[in-house]
Amino acid sequence: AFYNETQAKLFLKFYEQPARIVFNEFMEATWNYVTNITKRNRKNMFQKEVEKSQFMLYFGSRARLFKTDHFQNPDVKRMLSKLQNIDKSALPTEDLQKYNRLLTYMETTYSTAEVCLDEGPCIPLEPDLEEIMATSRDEKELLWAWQRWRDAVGRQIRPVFEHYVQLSNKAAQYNGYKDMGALWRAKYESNTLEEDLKRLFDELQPLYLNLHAYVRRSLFRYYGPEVINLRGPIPAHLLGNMWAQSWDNILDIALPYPKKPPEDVTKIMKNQHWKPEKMFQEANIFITSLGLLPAPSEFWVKSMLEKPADGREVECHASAWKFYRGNDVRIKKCTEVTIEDLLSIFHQMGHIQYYLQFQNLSVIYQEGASPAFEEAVGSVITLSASSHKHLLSRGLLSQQHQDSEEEVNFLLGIALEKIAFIPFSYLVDVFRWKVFDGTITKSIYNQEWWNLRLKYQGLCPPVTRSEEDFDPGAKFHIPASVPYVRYFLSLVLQFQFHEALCRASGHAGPLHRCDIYNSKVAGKMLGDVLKLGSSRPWQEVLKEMTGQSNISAKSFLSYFKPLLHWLVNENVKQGDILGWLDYSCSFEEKS
Ligand SMILES: O=C(CCC(O)(O)[C@H](Cc1ccccc1)NC(=O)c1ccccc1)N[C@@H](Cc1ccccc1)C(=O)O
Ligand SMILES: [Zn+2]
Repeated sequence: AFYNETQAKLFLKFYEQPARIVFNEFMEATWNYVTNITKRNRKNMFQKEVEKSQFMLYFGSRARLFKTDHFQNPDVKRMLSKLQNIDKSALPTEDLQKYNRLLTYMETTYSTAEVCLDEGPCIPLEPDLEEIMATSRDEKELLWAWQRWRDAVGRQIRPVFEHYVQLSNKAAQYNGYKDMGALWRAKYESNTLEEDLKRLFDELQPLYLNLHAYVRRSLFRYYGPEVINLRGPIPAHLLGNMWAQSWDNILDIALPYPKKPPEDVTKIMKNQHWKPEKMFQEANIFITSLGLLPAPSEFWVKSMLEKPADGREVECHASAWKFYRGNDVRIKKCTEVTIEDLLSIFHQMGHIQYYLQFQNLSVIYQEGASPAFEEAVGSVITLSASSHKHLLSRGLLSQQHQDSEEEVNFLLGIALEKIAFIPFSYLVDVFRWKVFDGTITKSIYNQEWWNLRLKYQGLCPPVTRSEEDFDPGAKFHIPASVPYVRYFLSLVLQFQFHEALCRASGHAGPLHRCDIYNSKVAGKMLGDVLKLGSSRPWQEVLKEMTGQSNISAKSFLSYFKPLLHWLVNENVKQGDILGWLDYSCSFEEKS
């Protein structure tokens, strides 16, 4: 075993350059595959994956040999401990190759799945099925898209998923964790993670229950008593989204003051002939107005900003990429000209900004302070970008003044995106942690998924589900093995950041009217956080930015305070109960 600190420093120094080369080649091979799904590109990706894993295993296993107890330099200790976690690379080559085949099969099945009309074309999730879920108001059509997507994806993934769980846990155990859920949770460097999550969820519950009751009433008015039970859960296909994770697309049905409908920003964008590139430039303009770094020229050349028109099969789910080589950063997104996609682009550009800000750190620190910080950066900018004040200043709205009723309409729109997302973003990994720790066995995957969907979201499946189905597999992050609790924590964190940045920018008044656009002070505050990468525990980074080291729902609650009063009032007026006493969609009687 190696003991002294000097050798450890040399070891870490020696790691840097080869790591950049190995990771660059791996990322290039993976990028080539997801932007052009072919057998050859898959084979090349597998090859580069094996090389990367051998490299990680070599350094990860040697990093374990150092006894760091008496080391002076905290950085050396932190870097060595991070180097030891090598995830799936710890698997024996045979298992690793099987695992990579499973992962690629699941992710590619999701990305290439289509739903075929009885006679005629087959349609993909993006943009077609998502467009139907967002805009159709025909309950039968919504049911068709909802069910056929799950038939096409969930059912195919189920048999493979069971093997994925076993190999994931084996990899986790090789890294010293009891199961993959424990390995994922360890990324948050907190031994109170699960109780913190529960506490945050409980603090946000009143907001969700009131929104749920109000939306249920709105859907009852629109679709009638045949479809909606005012004392029961809401059928999952009516919320304007394939997974009912955000409900912003049914604002028209749930609008508090229908006589004062908000302007349709998507329509305005189309009338102004917006193109995907202009949408990315718009996000870049916002980010540079804060004094942060612009997207480099390589970004504009190498990104995939639209679904290719040449018939290539691609993975459409948006993502941001770094290539460990200077300014080579890219986004892959099948962009449609809609306000929803414009805001999603701000989210992706937040990932890019993190890359640009921490690129001079050691490779070991080139990640977010926590996975939730990664996700919160882009989303906090989105909070300003979606404000009435900002959209007005950018010519995406023309109505100058917003009266109090229009303001309630606006807040409800943000609530349909953010508050609806609370239980969904919480339950996805509650489900997966239970699958990994064996609480949820493979014979009850689907019924346990729907138990959680009922318990936390107050939703029910619009048609009978069985254990032939695998509905969680119909959501990208499950076949792609991407953890999800990061989005729940990001939901809370982005409002905490927003409040701190708004205060720094000199904003006075309600939080939902704040737009940090052009504030160099806010930009510096954010940039200083991003420059740290994962070199410091996220609790310390949060304290430097907001003055407190614990994640708190206070900002989230204060942003929506005006709306909560309105919702409570409205639900009392309608005599609506909060929650769902019944437990099914009661479709049995119907069918
Ligand atoms: O999945 C995404 C956006 C994609 C992403 O940017 O989070 C992407 C997911 C991903 C894709 C492939 C491999 C790994 C992760 N994450 C990144 O591109 C990323 C993540 C960490 C660091 C740098 C980039 N959003 C989630 C949740 C969400 C977030 C924000 C608004 C609405 C909804 C969803 O759509 O359900
Ligand atoms: Zn993200």
